Amino acid sequence: MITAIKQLYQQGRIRPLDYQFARFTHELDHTPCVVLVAALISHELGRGNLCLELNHLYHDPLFELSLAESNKLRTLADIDGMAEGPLISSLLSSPVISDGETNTPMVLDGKRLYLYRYWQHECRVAQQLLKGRTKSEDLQETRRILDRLFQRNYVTLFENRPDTGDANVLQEYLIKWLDIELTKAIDWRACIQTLTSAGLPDDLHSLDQLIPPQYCLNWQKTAASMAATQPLVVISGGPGTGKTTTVTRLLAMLVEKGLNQGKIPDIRLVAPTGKASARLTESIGGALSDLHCGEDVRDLIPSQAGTIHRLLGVIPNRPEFRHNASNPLHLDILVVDEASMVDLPLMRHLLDALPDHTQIILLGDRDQLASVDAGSVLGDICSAAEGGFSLEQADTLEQLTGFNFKGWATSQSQPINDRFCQLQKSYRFDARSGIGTLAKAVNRGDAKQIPHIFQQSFSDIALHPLDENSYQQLMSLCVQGYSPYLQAIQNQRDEKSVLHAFNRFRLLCALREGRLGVEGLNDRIRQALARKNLIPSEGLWYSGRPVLITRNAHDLGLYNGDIGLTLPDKNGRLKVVFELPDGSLKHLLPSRLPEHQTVFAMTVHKSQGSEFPHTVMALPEQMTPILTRELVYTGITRAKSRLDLFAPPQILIKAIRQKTQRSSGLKDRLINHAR
Ligand SMILES: Nc1ncnc2c1ncn2[C@@H]1O[C@H](COP(=O)(O)OP(=O)(O)OP(=O)(O)O)[C@@H](O)[C@H]1O
Repeated sequence: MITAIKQLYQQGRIRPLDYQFARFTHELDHTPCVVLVAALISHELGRGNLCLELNHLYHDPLFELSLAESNKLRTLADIDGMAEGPLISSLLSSPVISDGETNTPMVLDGKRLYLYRYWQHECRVAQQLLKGRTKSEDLQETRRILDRLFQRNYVTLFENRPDTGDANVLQEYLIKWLDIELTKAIDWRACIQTLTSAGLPDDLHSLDQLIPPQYCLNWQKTAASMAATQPLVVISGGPGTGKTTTVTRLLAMLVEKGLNQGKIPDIRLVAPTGKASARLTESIGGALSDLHCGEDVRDLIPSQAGTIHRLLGVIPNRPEFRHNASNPLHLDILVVDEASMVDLPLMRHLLDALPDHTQIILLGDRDQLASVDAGSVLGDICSAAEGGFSLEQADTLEQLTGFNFKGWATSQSQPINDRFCQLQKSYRFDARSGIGTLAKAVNRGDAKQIPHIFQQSFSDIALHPLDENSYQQLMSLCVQGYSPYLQAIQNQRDEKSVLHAFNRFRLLCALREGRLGVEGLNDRIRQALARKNLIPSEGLWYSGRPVLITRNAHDLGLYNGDIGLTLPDKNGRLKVVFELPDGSLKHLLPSRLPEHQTVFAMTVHKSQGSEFPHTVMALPEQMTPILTRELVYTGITRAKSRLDLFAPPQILIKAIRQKTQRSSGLKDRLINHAR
């Protein structure tokens, strides 16, 4: 078996690491099936899977080989006709595999095989997510605070009234903005009359009686209500569904309750990357100014977010952090934004470093690409938790919001269900937005709808089938999109304005290599910009060169994914300028930069946590395993106002049909409260 694995390595079909682990295993146990599973577990980890499902051994292609090649390996490993029971016994009799009770390189937990370390991470994360009990609180006091924080905004409702006499449009408008759920119970004639005849926002207050709170289901308020009693709240929602708005109000509620009890909570906001934390800082700033609370409460909500690595304290060249279970952080409430980007090991380190009493709020979009490294923690939590609230939680939520949640409750509910809330409604994209419509269809996997959506008259999206003509068009769009920041440099505008102008446009692609990958596109865009005399055609470093950091450099405060621009200082010397999460600028000589690359084009993976007013996405001409529904959805939702998609329609459709499934036992552990 080890010879066959070695051959795969020599043919470049598995990673050196996979072969090394199989060889290490082989030194301790020659049993062919044990050596095979060692190589397979390592290989699966490389593909983002946390474990190897035993049935994969029987049915699927192994190492993505052909079925014939896979069957040959099965024969070599003697697992061909072997029933599952004997296979499990045979694996467990190996000195390198245990059920987790002893420390062995691999663990067989039920029908899942893990590397010991990842099995431990998974068990620990599940334990930490389930720990802590529901707090009993003064629900009346909390309700009063929540009602104030989530009060109706009649000024906005008044100012944005549709200019129409169409009763259906007006009714839809009220339903959306007042979160009306029980539509049949409402006197619509009276409501519409009130809406259309109002001369001032204050005239709309009669809607308080016509549409009482028990008819309205505001999921944002529901999410905040959960935090009143739960030690952990997970809030998932697509772009613009109000995660930041909700978490800001939720924090205001917790701070106000704390102050009423004479406690000042210590709150921290973090995100996995510098870019994502900068964006959180920016949007929290906006949401803070809109809060209905006292100044004392507002002042205690942090307006700055940082990175998880910084919070935990990186120790140079070591995988562990300064803060851990034996040296925990001092904080009462932790908000983690863009939680979909957090991989399992990092989530474990983070949860381990929190004291028992810390309340955790995880925010993210479960439909986005999973973390680059192994696991899909947020996705697993969300799918474990989506079955409906417990009856007790439904009762608590009714007391806190006024809405009857019986229809959302079940007696089969698990504890994790009471800690999860999905926000559905986007407040950013309106009904006329192509971006929102497209993102929803992609998410549903509704590939057939996609061509129709592009044929409708949405002004914010366009699909360009890929041919030589459209490739030229792609280049022209890039020249158009990047000209403003290059002109801003020529006009000697200040550095922040130049950086902001650069961030208004971005080209995203799926792959690194090839004509439609980062490398090919970066070269072509540079040539196209040089032809317009916007940048020089020669030389590695030039004014305007955008660079993407590709490796964390904690000593410099720069992280994988950070983007800087090369700009001349007042002596004409080129420096790369980065805007840090706190808004300050960092200047570095090109020679001091950690690993980096040019970034006119970047991968969708690297764009996670960022948004651009105008996003262009180019998909390759051939199908590859990297092209998935999550990748297309993540790319689309980076666009704030305009999306140009360059893709062969059949590739787009195939990609949307390819949904990522990462093997993991976290969901089952959360449901079954295992280990
Ligand atoms: N309930 C609401 N009513 C009206 N407007 C809202 C509501 N919730 C959010 N918004 C507005 O929608 C926009 C997006 O909200 P927010 O930034 O909180 O969403 P988000 O989910 O955090 O978005 P992203 O994931 O893209 O950062 C903001 O302009 C915000 O003011």
